[in-house]
Amino acid sequence: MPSSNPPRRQPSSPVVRTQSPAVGTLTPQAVNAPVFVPKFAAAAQAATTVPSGTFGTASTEAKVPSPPPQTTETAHSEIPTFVPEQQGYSVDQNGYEEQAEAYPEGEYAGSQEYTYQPEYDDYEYQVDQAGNAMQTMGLSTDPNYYHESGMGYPHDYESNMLVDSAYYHQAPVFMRQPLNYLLYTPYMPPELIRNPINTHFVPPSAELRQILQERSETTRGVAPLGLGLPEELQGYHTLVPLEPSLPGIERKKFGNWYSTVYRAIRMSDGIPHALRRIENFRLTNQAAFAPVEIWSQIQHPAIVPIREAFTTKAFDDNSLVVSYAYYPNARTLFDVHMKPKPPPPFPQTTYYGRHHQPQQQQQTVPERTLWSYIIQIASAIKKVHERGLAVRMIDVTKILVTGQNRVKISSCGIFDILMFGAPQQDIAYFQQEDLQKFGKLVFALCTNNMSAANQANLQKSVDSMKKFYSLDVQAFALYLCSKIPKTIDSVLEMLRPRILQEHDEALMATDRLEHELMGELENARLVRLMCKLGFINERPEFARDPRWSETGDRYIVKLFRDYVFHQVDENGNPVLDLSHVLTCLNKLDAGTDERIMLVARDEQSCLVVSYKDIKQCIANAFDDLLKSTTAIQSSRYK
Ligand SMILES: Nc1ncnc2c1ncn2[C@@H]1O[C@H](COP(=O)(O)OP(=O)(O)OP(=O)(O)O)[C@@H](O)[C@H]1O
Repeated sequence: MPSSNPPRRQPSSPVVRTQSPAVGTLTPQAVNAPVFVPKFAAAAQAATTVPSGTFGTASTEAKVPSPPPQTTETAHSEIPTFVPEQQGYSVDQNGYEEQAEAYPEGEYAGSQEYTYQPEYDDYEYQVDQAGNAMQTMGLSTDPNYYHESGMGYPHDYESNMLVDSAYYHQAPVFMRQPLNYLLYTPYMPPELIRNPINTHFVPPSAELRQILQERSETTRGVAPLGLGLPEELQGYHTLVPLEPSLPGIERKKFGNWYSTVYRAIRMSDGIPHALRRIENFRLTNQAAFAPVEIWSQIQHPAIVPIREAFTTKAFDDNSLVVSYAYYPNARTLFDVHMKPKPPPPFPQTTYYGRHHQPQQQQQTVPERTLWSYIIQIASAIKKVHERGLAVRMIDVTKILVTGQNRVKISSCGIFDILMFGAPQQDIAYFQQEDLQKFGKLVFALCTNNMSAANQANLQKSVDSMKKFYSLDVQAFALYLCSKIPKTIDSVLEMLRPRILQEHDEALMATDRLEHELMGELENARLVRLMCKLGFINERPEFARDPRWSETGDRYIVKLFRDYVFHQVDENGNPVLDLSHVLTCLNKLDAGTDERIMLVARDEQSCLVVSYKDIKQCIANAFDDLLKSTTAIQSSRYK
């Protein structure tokens, strides 16, 4: 069948510059200067172009790599290929050239014709006066591209270009390359990321994934029945206690009160929150909630943000409830580092016939981690003291470990509510107390003993600390516990040499996380594509549309869906091969020139098309749908 393709613009062949630009002619010294090339390039050159003995000689003639084969053009010129199966069509590994010859034009009479659609060539390369540089770089100067893609180029783009080229015609023009939807966007190779496996704050990739997965699972967990928890609590529902309250376990007090922490979903936003309930607390004055307002304005990475506070009788008592941000699977410093671990299941192992008794290891916080905790807590204290408040919650059971080496002070603000109206010391007193508690916390973590900083234990604690920690840690903890009047600024001064390292680690963590996030971009692309396919396939309103019938141009989408999702094996059993689906969808999203054979359900006809064609077909069908939706909806899919 004669090709109905309209005459097509040929992409201009790359311009080979054999001369340097007019400006900046080479001096004789420059000409004779040796050329230093990266190792891999030298190796490649040696293998191909550079004869032995010519290493280091500069050439004034630029070597331009030969342009890649114009596969796009070839693919398009052969698109109208309907191959009846009876003709013995077979796909060979070398492509489709022979196959096209084996079925000369005219033989396909009776088959549907797949017409070439000129709009497939959205991003052709053009040359303009200022465009040599762009064109050799393979950049598009098509203003439509920029307008349509909404990349923020002004509408008078062309006139700007003229102005630019008039004034800056010598300067290179860098423009945005049309996004070609490559299969995967190449990003930083692991060898260029310092320690891609494990950074101070971010665990290795696989572990990170696992951790996030577990957090998600925890967030969705529900409490066992029969706990007698209220179904609804002042706008929160689905309460789950975060600590076991088993009979026989002694309950600890929060100040003078018993308290329990629950996870609950906030109705208004569906977000899980951590609710700390103070049991049997009768609050009489609404003004007691005033500190919550101030605390809710404090934003710091080492402080659990407070949301709101209220009282309730839903637990059959008078309870005060304070709502905080929830961190799934967070554990207290005590639980992570100090809680006695159960003995290993097989304490005795046999090596080569000898019994081996594993040594009981002292659970100590590594010094690097300890400094990290210290710096984060000190920074949080600084933030709070600056606001004229005191933390009052510096305790191993109230500081949460929310991620690798990340801590957050929880339960802030509660004491301000509980103590409202009671005769109290001034805030400077409590700020001094914060620093002393901070010192006690360091002692407790270093010695695994909650009362290590008590006067009676202090000398013993210092001795035990010496075994595992540097003198700096010891001096720091002793300074905090001393009676010398101090401020958080003087404490930070002691930490100054270590803060830089912490800062660098934090930036490294951001780089790592960005790197991890980059990998997830691909998922978003595929989900979007699947949504598009879902929107357009099997729509009742298309049922009578001739374009979706076997003679219509949209038929291709139907067949492609079958090709991706409805494959069967030789016995007719469904093939549920996820990698096949992902490969196909990635190629579709990339719009590659690779061609596939789509077979009709009755196996009476088949169609050879490239992913690029299918992509365009889907885009057109989706655009048709969009036209009939509201403008707001449409903008979401642009
Ligand atoms: N904001 C929060 N997000 C996630 N979990 C939290 C949050 N606040 C507390 N938790 C968890 O709730 C549990 C109970 O907290 P609580 O402060 O009562 O600790 P605790 O170890 O039981 O202390 P205490 O011994 O004083 O009762 C802890 O396991 C803690 O990890």
